[in-house]
Amino acid sequence: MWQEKDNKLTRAFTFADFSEAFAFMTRVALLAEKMNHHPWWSNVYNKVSIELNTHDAGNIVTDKDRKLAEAIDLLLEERE
Ligand SMILES: C[C@H](O)[C@H](O)[C@H]1CNC2=NC(N)=NC(=O)C2=N1
Repeated sequence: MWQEKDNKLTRAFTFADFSEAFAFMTRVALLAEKMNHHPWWSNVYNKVSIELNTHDAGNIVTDKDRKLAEAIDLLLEERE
């Protein structure tokens, strides 16, 4: 689940393998473009960590972050 800490909304994801992780990142990338809101993230093999905040608002968590987090969760639900 998402955690809000230090002005960031964060969540870590674990997938079966790198292909699954990267497929997820591709879908998030398209979503981020559509929403014009972009994650900080890192990936190694099957793990993806995402941190969201809004630099335009002074690096705090805003509605844009909450909306993107929600949309990312929906992406995952669609796949299950
Ligand atoms: C100009 C453009 O709308 C801004 O730079 C957007 C793009 N994506 C963004 N993404 C994030 N995470 N924070 C922002 O403040 C932000 N600003």
